[in-house]
Amino acid sequence: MPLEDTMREPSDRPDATVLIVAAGRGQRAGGGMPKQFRDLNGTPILARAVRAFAGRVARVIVVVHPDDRAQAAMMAPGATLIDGGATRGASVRAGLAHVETETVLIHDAARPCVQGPVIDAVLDALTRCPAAAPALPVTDALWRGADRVASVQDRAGLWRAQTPQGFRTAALRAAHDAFAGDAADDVEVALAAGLDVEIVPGHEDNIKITGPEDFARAARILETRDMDIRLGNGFDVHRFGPGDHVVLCGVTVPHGRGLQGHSDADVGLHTITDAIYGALAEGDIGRHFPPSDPQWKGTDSAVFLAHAVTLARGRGFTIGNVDATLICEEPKIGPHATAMRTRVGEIMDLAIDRISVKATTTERLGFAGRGEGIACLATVTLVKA
Ligand SMILES: Nc1ccn([C@@H]2O[C@H](COP(=O)(O)OP(=O)(O)OP(=O)(O)O)[C@@H](O)[C@H]2O)c(=O)n1
Ligand SMILES: C[C@](O)(CO)[C@H](O)COP(=O)(O)O
Repeated sequence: MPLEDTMREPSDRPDATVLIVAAGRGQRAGGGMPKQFRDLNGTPILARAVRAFAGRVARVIVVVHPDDRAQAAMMAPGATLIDGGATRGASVRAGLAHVETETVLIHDAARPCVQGPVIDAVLDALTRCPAAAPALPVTDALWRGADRVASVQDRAGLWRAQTPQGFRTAALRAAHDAFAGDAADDVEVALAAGLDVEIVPGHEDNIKITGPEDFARAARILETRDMDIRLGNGFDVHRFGPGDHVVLCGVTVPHGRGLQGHSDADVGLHTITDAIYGALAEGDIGRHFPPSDPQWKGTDSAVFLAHAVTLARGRGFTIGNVDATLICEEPKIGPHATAMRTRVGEIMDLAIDRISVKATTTERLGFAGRGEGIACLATVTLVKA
């Protein structure tokens, strides 16, 4: 192989189209609808297969049964839909007629757990070979027989084939034109035409959903992959002014001075609210409740926190925990900390053992140390499983 071929960057890859074959009936899987339209941990199988190629190919073509066009269009927005045929091979040929790029990947919609490294390995191999496909070596012993073992089969050199299988488009088209009969996959068609097919590493997670038991296997594979854990931090300061109390973390604390602000100036709740917005990449409290808007004057800051919590839960997150640190010399927070955790828990509908409210002084240094105001720091975790 010429050295320059081994040094090609991803940007050297020729434009590729992925042809996702989704016109099967899924008879072995059962379940009352073609398997590619069933839900897997909240996302349809076809949608997962399509998304795996985002950013890696120039165009997506989905080959569907004519009865399934409407469902497929919802699950594959932006893809070109083509009517398939009675066999997988016929569906591939129908799709191939619409491919305009130099290379094409053929992928089973029924393989929703495929990931970038397998796709990239196929695309990279196509820069040096007319065809490439992912596979895993057979590691179990192999036998022949029915209900009794008749003989053993040497496993050396045997592979378990996966998709996406990649080809130079013109070569695959010619191979299909010349092929008579029904092939299990496109590598079989390519081999019959004498094409050189490179084997690249497949992945154990890249299973094909074939029988009913495969849905649970795929769900387990995706469970940890889909987990979304977010951290958000918040920081806020309010200065002291005239008054006889402060409101901190939803609790009124008698004090010789009050905190100034457009709302009730609850620096604790503002900070926790900002931490949630931060974890959601939703800006800060001022974006959702502008201080210039008179309707928020004097508002109980519980309104702001409840808004952030609703936003987070609406996006499917649960709140893992809250850790807030109030920074001031006075008032003393310790005697009120439990009441503050209880109130924050009420507003957030969260167990008190997930809420920490603590305090520190700054050893009389800085604005907090001089008693000019109160600051707060907070961290929250959001979890979507
Ligand atoms: N006429 C067909 C048959 C199959 N496929 C697609 O080829 C892939 C692999 O095929 P398979 O797992 O055999 O799917 P089905 O044909 O749907 O399954 P069954 O044989 O159990 O009916 C699937 O994504 C399937 O939708 C296709 O596009 N057109
Ligand atoms: C193409 C394929 O996914 C390679 O493993 C497979 O051959 C297609 O499915 P089938 O179950 O063999 O019909």
